Amino acid sequence: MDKKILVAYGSKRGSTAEIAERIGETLRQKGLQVDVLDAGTVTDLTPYSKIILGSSVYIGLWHKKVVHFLKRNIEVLEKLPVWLFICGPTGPGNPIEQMDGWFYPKSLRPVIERIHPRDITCFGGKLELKTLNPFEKWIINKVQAPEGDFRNWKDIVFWTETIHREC
Ligand SMILES: Cc1cc2nc3c(=O)[nH]c(=O)nc-3n(C[C@H](O)[C@H](O)[C@H](O)COP(=O)(O)O)c2cc1C
Repeated sequence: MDKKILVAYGSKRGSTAEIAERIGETLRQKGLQVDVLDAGTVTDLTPYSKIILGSSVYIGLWHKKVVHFLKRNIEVLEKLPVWLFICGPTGPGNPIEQMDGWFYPKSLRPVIERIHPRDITCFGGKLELKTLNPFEKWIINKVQAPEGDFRNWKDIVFWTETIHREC
């Protein structure tokens, strides 16, 4: 029997986790065995043959659970097919264009180059001012990021289907 696919995520307020769940559900509907887990809870990668890893972005940084996951598993990850996604920009339009080609902070470059992901993409994020602390509200006010849910589920399913075609 084929090994499972792992969809692991780092999410502060749940919107990246919901994307991970949707990716997992899409792959399960196609008959694949998938675990969707918080990156901080994954201790053993031996059950998995493919890894999809997603991070929220706050102030230009990836979620620390994802960064730790990448660093502690690098030797396994460089031998497996890995797909990466980030969830962040809010506002209308193409999130990849909004990020102007930015996918990860410079500090992660050596790790990501070693892992050599099959693909890395960016999905729009979700911002609810009432859930933010005063410092976060101040930042959001300063950068004038629009409030709302800018996750495009069609794009998320489409990206997942491109992964499925490689499975
Ligand atoms: C204080 C703050 C800083 C943020 N900084 C960024 C950023 O640098 N780049 C970005 O694309 N999105 C940024 N975002 C948007 C979040 O990435 C977005 O809300 C995302 O959906 C959060 O994911 P989560 O719900 O999984 O935590 C920021 C949001 C907040 C509240």
